[in-house]
Amino acid sequence: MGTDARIAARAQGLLATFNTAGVLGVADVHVASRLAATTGVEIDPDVLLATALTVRAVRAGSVCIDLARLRDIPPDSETPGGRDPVGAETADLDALPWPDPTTLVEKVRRSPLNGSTTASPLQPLRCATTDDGVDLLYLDRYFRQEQRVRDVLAARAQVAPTVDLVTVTAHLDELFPATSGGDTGIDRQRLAAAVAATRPTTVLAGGPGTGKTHTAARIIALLSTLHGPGIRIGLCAPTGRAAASLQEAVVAQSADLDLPEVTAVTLHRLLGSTRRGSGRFRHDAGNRLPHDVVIVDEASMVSLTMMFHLLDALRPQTRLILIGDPDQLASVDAGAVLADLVHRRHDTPLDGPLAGIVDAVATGDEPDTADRAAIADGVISLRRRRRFGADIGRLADAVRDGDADTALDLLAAGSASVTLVSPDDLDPVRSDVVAWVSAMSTAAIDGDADAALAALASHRVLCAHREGPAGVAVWARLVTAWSATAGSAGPDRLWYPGRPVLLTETDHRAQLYNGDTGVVVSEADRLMVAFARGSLTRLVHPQRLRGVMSAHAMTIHRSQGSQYRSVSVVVPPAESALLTRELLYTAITRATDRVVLIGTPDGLRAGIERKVLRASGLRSSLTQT
Ligand SMILES: Nc1ncnc2c1ncn2[C@@H]1O[C@H](COP(=O)(O)OP(=O)(O)OP(=O)(O)O)[C@@H](O)[C@H]1O
Repeated sequence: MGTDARIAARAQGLLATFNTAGVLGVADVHVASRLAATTGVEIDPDVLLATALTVRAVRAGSVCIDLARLRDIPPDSETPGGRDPVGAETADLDALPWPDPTTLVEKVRRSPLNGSTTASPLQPLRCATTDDGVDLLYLDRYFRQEQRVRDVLAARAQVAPTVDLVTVTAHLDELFPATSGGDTGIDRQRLAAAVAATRPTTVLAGGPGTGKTHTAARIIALLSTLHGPGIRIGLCAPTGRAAASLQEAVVAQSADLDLPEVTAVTLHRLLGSTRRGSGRFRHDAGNRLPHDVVIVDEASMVSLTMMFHLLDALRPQTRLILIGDPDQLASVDAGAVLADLVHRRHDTPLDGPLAGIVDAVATGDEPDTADRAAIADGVISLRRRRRFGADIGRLADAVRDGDADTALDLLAAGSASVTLVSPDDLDPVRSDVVAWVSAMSTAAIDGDADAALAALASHRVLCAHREGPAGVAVWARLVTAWSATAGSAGPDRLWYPGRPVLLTETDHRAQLYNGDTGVVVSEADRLMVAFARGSLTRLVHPQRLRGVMSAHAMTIHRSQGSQYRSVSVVVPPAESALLTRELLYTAITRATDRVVLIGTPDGLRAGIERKVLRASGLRSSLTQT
């Protein structure tokens, strides 16, 4: 056997043991060893292991580690974010020599690596304790970023915009007429706009189809009216594709609402990224963004580092509005700031004009005390789903709440819109998928691009992994083989009418984005690729596309931000660390009409009960220790 690239050649002691067991990757071992070497003194092996686990945790999406929960850090061999398990080589984790948490906390605090008291580049770790007694260990860089995010948000909260209650209420009445909010309860969309008018920072949370974009457009209208002509609005999203759909959604509403002209860009562009990957931006604390309002859509995908850069570049008087679904899969990079802001402890009293607006719409039990406190902190959650059927909504809620019993009962109840299919009996999935491919194919051969795009949007096969038996590669082959047997145009050529494609690179100039999907159609005597752009159809020659793959199956990560009529979701094996509540919730909420989950009750239960670990200190206050 050759050298295994996953084994660090020079690792010794605990690092070697945890690396061989698949818990630590080579990079974790190297970074920890290098940091230890810079001190010039011997580092306790347990502290060295905790350092490597902190590096590992950051790569898995956490900002820090909880020293009492080292075992919950996903092993390197199963990294969330797309890499696939090497499975067999992951040893029995319980058999490993994990350090005792209490002694470890003491050792880490006293270690020469801990810079909590005298920070220096030679002390790259920071220990901190939350006010409820959880001991956290950070790499200095992430500690500083988190601290800055906390400080900027706290400072912003001190300076509320001045608004006149009567004026705001009059505009709210116009933008949110009495019938708009929902059949029951208070109009949370109206409250969201009231929060945006009266708080320096607003977090607008809600699942798919709860009206976040509808509300965002009205917030733009309200703030534009309050500010008057010349308002500078920065509209952005973490990815090019999300920015493009935000732009389309806002343009679609602009005629009704008389919105000012705005162009949505990526967050990187808004900040003025200097060179790709350099991590530097033209706008920062020394050269702040000029906007009066900055709106970030799909903010659940914004990492701690990007949120740090954004907050650093904001003028104190700029209103910030973060919009997203905190229950979906978070950013690939470390941090889940949106979820932290939604779920952190809220203890600000509700007062000023916002209290007046809330009181005016309050009913007997809404908003409750916790909700009022969240609203006072600028956090408002939309709850009424306007897009999908009741059973999909119930299943999504059960998964989000970690209630596996209810989810499994719903799936067993014979609903037409939510079903669990055994991997050993794929007939129902096969007929859905064949119908989907055949509809794309027929329309594409006829040269009917609109119909081909409608067919494309009618279904998706979603997987957690790219490789492996439950992965995209295997399922894409299965889908094409089923379709070929059923007589749909076969994939004997790369480009053929009816081929669904997924872009894997962004081309800003051509306005084509990583994650866009389209379908190949016949057009006169040539083939073109059709993409939906809002209500319009765009045709692009295949040669103009960079980075294309077939979309017969795609990852759940890539499907974020899109919705389809029905989805077939390949649930990964129970032991896959990618199988989490957030993954299942994201997959289920992609469908408006029907969800077919392919898996076993046990696998599903394992996923629903496993929450992504995204350790951070943002949800409470911290003391360095
Ligand atoms: N108050 C309302 N009255 C009437 N229609 C509404 C209202 N709010 C939202 N809608 C409609 O409900 C649908 C979903 O709204 P919207 O697209 O704003 O949701 P979203 O939360 O942004 O969804 P996603 O996260 O999927 O982008 C849209 O068709 C929108 O026009």
